[in-house]
Amino acid sequence: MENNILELRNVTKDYDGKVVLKGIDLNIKEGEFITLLGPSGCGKTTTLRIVAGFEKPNSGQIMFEGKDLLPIPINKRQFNTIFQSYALFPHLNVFDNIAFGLRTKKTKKDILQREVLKQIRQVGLEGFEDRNINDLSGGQKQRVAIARALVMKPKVLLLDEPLAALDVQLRQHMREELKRLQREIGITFLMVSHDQEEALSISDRVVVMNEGSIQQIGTPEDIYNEPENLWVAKFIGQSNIIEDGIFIEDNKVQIDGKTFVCDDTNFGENEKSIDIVIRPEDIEIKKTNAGFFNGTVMHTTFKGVHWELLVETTKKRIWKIHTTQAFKVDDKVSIKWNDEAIHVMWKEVE
Ligand SMILES: Nc1ncnc2c1ncn2[C@@H]1O[C@H](COP(=O)(O)OP(=O)(O)OP(=O)(O)O)[C@@H](O)[C@H]1O
Repeated sequence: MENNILELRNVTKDYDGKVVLKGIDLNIKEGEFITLLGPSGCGKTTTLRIVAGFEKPNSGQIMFEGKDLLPIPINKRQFNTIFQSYALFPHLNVFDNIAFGLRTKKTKKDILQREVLKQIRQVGLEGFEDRNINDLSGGQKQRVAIARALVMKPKVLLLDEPLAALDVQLRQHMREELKRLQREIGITFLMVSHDQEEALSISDRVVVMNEGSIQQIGTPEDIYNEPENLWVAKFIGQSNIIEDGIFIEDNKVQIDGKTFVCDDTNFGENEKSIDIVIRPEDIEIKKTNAGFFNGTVMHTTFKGVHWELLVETTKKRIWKIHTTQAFKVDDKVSIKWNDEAIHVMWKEVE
């Protein structure tokens, strides 16, 4: 995964004067599974469609294997796209759907037969060759769509919310399948998703987008553990955001009059223009007086694997905490965290 297969440089797009991409810079490595993640309307599908060739950017450059991609027509780009709706041909059976692209390329019959059957095996659809598309489950249709794209041996597979039409359980299963397939065949996957759990569990790197701009690019762990700004911290997972903390000096912050050690540096001295983020699962609950702040449990919600508590401490600060221990409303507790649980970031300028 060394070479960049795709490079987007300052790509912009507007529709009728409305700016939807504000200058996207993104390098995608060969063999990487990368996901564009963001809320509805942030421009992720537009980015994918520009790479695919369905849309033209207003300005910017895209390089594919070091060469200018934009003059190359869609059918000459070595990409295939899987759409949310799969866009399968309802009048063709499974085999003929998968064979369609090879037939249009006038592939020899024996090669076509071999390649289609290989893909059918790869996605686990043996025995379904003659099945009508309308007689398949959602997950099976999804597999046909993947096989139909992979049989063309694309260098990059573009996936637009490929799992969104599936129910929750099947989606989780297909997520693992997709990841396995990508590892096995080793081609570059560029996916669009608005589902953070999906993006974080499947991708090598995640590109977090908001309002036409990239907010952060990183591994799922980076994005989750080291959000670069408050927007990312709020969008990914859940957070306690301390807006009135002070960055005293390198590795020292103050919250509600107490000083805490942290990993962060380079935010100046006695700086108040910062926010401190602490994730709910990074807070431990201790007996009264055994933690940093004493408090009272105000609210509990059972979330299946953990409990979510709201604990009020001194100065009426409310903390959201995830714990596997059960507590009752009005329980007296104390809260604590490790140094690395503290994440400092600059306040966003309006
Ligand atoms: N063909 C078009 N004409 C005009 N506006 C468009 C067109 N396509 C997209 N847009 C607008 O561009 C913005 C970005 O759309 P885009 O589909 O890229 O967002 P998205 O992040 O993929 O959202 P979603 O998850 O809802 O698909 C939206 O405000 C959308 O309304």
